[in-house]
Amino acid sequence: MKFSLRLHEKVKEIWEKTHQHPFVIGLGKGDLPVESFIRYMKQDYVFLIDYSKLFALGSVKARELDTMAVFAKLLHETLHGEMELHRGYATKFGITRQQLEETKPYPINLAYTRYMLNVAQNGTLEELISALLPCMWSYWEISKMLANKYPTASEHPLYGDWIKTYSSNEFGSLAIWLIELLNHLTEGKPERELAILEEHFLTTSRFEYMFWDMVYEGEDWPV
Ligand SMILES: Cc1ncc(CN)c(N)n1
Repeated sequence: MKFSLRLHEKVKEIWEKTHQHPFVIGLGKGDLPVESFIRYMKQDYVFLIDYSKLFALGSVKARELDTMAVFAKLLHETLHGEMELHRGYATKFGITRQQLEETKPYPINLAYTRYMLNVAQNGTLEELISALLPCMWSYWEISKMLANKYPTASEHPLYGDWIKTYSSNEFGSLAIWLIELLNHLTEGKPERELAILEEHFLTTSRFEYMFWDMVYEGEDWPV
């Protein structure tokens, strides 16, 4: 069995629960309160600043030039494509770029990025990919699910761009590239190494769910 199938099987229930999360459903139905979306967009912007560094570290750890180049592309796409989506939303809401960048991460946001950066800095390339893969893969699945379940969701004046960006073939092809790279790198690896990768994938899938909850509930620092 391909390793990515094993990973998907492991987190199936968490991802299904994520698909039912009221924030996610609100994006699809178009009735998510705007304040929740603004909170998400600001938290996600600072998340993406740290997240993009994972791709830079992927380039450093890559063993092939072609792999280095795709990590560089992922870094570029995150900084100039995905984050531009957020900057566009911020402009609509009258939030300046400086205000966006100065957003203080909520505890779960901070814990999530610190976990991934720690793995990326101290672990192998396979560990780095396993830790960041739920971000790309789950967003692609969520947005495709929403586009199928709510056929007019992509046309929503506010949330349509979010759904179109993450369900696009361009975004999907980068997720597939990462999945295939991990499948290739894990061929023939011993079980004790695969178990570590599976644990990273499980942990960041849990963080993904908690991130939706965090922005829905507004879980800021308690003191
Ligand atoms: C929290 C989170 N996870 C994943 C993604 C998709 N790159 C994102 N923008 N934000």
